[in-house]
Amino acid sequence: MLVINSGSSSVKYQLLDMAEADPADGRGAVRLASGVVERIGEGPGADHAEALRRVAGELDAEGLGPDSPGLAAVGHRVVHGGTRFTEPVLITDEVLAGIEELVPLAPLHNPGNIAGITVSRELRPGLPQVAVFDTAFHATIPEHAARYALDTATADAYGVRRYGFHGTSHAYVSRAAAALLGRDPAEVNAIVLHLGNGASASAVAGGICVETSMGLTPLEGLVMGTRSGDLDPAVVFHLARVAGLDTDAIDTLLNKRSGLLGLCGDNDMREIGRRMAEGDHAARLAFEIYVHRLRKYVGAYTAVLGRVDVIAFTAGVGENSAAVREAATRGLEVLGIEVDPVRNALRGSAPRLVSAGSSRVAVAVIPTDEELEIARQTFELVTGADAGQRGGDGPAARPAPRQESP
Ligand SMILES: Nc1ncnc2c1ncn2[C@@H]1O[C@H](COP(=O)(O)OP(=O)(O)O)[C@@H](O)[C@H]1O
Ligand SMILES: CC(=O)OP(=O)(O)O
Ligand SMILES: [Mg+2]
Repeated sequence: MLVINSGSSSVKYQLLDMAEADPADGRGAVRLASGVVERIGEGPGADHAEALRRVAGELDAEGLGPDSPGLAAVGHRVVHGGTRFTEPVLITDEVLAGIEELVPLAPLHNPGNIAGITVSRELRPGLPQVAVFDTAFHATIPEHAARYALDTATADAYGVRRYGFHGTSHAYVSRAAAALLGRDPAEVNAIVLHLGNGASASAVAGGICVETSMGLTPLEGLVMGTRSGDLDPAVVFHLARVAGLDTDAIDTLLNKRSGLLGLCGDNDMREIGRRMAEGDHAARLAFEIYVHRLRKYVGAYTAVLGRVDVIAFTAGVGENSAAVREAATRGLEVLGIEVDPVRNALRGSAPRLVSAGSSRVAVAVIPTDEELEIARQTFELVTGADAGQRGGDGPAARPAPRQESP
């Protein structure tokens, strides 16, 4: 399986041998090649299509080109699937048109995903290409959490609701966190904090997602590298009426010039850490705003879940920043959350616990692997790996229909 993950600012790829992989969690897959093209959009000519051609060139150079035997399918991360795509699908012209229709809901992401698919179909025309959607894992969020308190007719006419994103990561990490505890995912309640350039939180009850912080688009929720996360919606009217900004200017401001970057001029947590060590006030304040938002979500999702077994930190910041993990859980002893400073400071690339022995809630670092999860789901679709358990029209893990609130 070749997996293409076109993020907002990077293209990651992996070539995985799934022959010996566990169909339930992908364990046993062998990574044959991987790579990343970063900082897309920052320089001239550095767009997604160019990045994809570079990836294809690297694979060809390693003898893993289009004619290499055994390459069975390409799995693509697609960020927005709307209400139409709630499970992986084989990409046809019609599916691609459906993904295009969702561009207005994910303008920073779906165009890159589409570029990846288009170039990949061009370069690997004989191969099945599969789309795996960020929104899919969140399709189980109950109606009372997915709906905004908007006029229902307007919301329904324009598809305005919470979709949620990074679902592949939330699915993989919540399952891996249960495995780290040595428990069945069906028995574990988890809060997953995916903190990359984009960042989102989810509440997962017994393996089923029940709440998440991103909404109609990947702008809502946590403070991110360049995105504001939660705001009073009236900020938008205020900027339009008083500052005279038009819709596109406000969109760019909130998505690309806000978050950590807008607060202190840097969106990379490593640089913010360096500046804080030098006593930089703007960097310190940006950090405190970032972790304050995280603490609010941990508290809120504790209330949503009732019982929390594990809080899992993942993605670039969550996996690497001990300072963020410490500060995001600071003062939460009342919720049974205690991080052990020594364990938290240890570096590593394997899933690990960072909570104190006395902590009622386990706190874990779980390296995410969106590519492995995409490969697993792609493999399942193209081989019908679990065909025996299927109802005939979808994978066994298909989410339950959205529930009405009680
Ligand atoms: N050692 C580190 N310490 C703190 N933050 C880090 C470290 N390494 C990476 N990061 C953060 O991770 C972010 C990227 O996360 P990643 O999950 O790769 O993002 P994305 O997939 O959304 O592009 C960077 O912006 C950086 O702030
Ligand atoms: C959905 C989203 O925010 O993705 P990324 O973190 O790759 O920008
Ligand atoms: Mg990411």
